[in-house]
Amino acid sequence: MADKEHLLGALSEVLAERRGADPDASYTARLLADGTAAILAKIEEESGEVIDAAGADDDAHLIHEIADLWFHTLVLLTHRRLSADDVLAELGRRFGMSGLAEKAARQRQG
Ligand SMILES: N=c1c2ncn([C@@H]3O[C@H](COP(=O)(O)OP(=O)(O)OP(=O)(O)O)[C@@H](O)[C@H]3O)c2ncn1[C@@H]1O[C@H](COP(=O)(O)O)[C@@H](O)[C@H]1O
Repeated sequence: MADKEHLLGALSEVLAERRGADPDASYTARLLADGTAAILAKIEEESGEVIDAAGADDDAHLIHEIADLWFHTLVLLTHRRLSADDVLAELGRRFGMSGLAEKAARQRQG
């Protein structure tokens, strides 16, 4: 197993390798082959499961559902030939900037 620090990058690489792989041998390959609508349907389904899990007091269940949601958003990035690195770069850019300050800066830019 990749260490936590490198896990999203390692997983992104695995998912990229699944492009064009046998859909009968890989869940990711099947979802990528099914296309954007199928991936978005899973993201919608998993988002609903996160919301439902947040209403209960079971932390392990909530973590499980958020992992499913993260995974399916990584599949979407892969489908668009993007990767976790692109999102990490954006979060890195925001790191240390107050959300309120960021919003005010955007509003100043019009
Ligand atoms: N992290 C994940 C991961 N998280 C969730 N899932 C799959 O996402 C699906 C979640 O859907 P559901 O919860 O709705 O479960 P389901 O009943 O199977 O759903 P349906 O799709 O049948 O509706 C399940 O089939 C899970 O197995 C994942 N499948 C793969 N990975 C990673 O991706 C790698 C490549 O996987 P393959 O492409 O399958 O080789 C794996 O080694 C893992 O590291």
